[in-house]
Amino acid sequence: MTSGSATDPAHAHHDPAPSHHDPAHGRAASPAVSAGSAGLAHVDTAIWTRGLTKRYGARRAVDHLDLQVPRGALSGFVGPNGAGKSTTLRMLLGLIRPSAGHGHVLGEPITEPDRYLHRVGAMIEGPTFHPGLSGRRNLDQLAVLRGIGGWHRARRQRRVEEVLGQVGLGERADDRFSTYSLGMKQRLGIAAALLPDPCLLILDEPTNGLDPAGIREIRALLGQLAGGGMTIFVSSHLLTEVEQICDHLVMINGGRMLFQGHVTDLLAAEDPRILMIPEHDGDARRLAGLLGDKGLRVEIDLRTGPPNASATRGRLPVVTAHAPEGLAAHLNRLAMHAGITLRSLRTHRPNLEETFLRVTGEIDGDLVRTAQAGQAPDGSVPPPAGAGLDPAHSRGGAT
Ligand SMILES: Nc1ncnc2c1ncn2[C@@H]1O[C@H](COP(=O)(O)OP(=O)(O)OP(=O)(O)O)[C@@H](O)[C@H]1O
Repeated sequence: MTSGSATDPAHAHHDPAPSHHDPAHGRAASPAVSAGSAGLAHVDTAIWTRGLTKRYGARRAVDHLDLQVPRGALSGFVGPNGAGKSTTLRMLLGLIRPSAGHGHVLGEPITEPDRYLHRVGAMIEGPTFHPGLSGRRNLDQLAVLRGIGGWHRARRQRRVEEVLGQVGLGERADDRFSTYSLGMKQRLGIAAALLPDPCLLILDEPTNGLDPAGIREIRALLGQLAGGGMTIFVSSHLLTEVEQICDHLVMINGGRMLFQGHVTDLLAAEDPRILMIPEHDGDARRLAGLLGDKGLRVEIDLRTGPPNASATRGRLPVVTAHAPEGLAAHLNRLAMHAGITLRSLRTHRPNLEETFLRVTGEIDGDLVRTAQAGQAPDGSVPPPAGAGLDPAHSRGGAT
């Protein structure tokens, strides 16, 4: 996949690096990107890069990345371990120099980070604070170091109180940092990043190592900050989190762009499916043939059944038709007319995690193969057999 912005004519002449469509550049681009923010110029974006590349020896940690994160977005930056997320964030923050390519942050070139860093808050590694000092004292010292409030002590202290309130640490602000939970430590790290009242917040895996309650806290905090108009670019490997809080997504693998755009665009492009389990195992092939004859792409997989399943060795053949939800009743009718009774029929649209796995090529596109009976690929429990059927036709269909 590639970004729609790769063809931005306004900036094409600046690009010193080959596009990642360039056949000479190696691997073919992954299939189909929908980029909801395609064609944004760097003035409309908080983060904009062209051909951004970082090489370590022969290895390309980041490989011709064309980023465009719209202003005001809560954007999730996702990719497997080693995908190049941290390296990208470090280049955006002027911590390391790109090997090739160029970019802008808040409209300023990344070659001159001094021009934008005072408007950027960042938490790149786990926050480091003095363990023996309180949260408030730690923040105050950081504020002094960063010149927050200038020479005005009261102004600086006011800002410290504001950020403590924003991250919900006001009541524990006088406790020593060493007594904080991991979630509180992360929130203090975000408070530190907020000190300069940034318009762009860059966070590298802020939920790393947190328990579900801590993750929820960070999620709520980011939602609240984004609601205030700040652009947030947050890397994460927790896709369910990203799906829940981010409106925009940048997906990379092997340093290369797989997708960027709106989460809803990515999910809408996913192939909806109808999953059917015939009452008699022997009917699975016949059902698949029947649906295949109607022009549908169909697969049969074996799914481990519940302990009391009557199916052979506890394995149930699942017939998956790549078809929209609206066809469910029709497929049920087709099965019924062929004398095939369905023990279950349900629709499924891949979630972000499945989409991510498919796009990154870690599986071949059908997570249903690995799902356990009683649990959908997204972890949800499927509806009881027969649920979702057209009542008018349910008698002879699924039971
Ligand atoms: N200083 C370095 N020297 C050599 N290789 C590096 C250096 N920094 C990163 N890399 C390599 O670059 C690639 C991308 O690493 P990076 O840390 O950016 O990935 P990531 O997506 O942030 O992964 P993770 O989620 O595991 O932190 C990896 O193969 C990594 O080993």
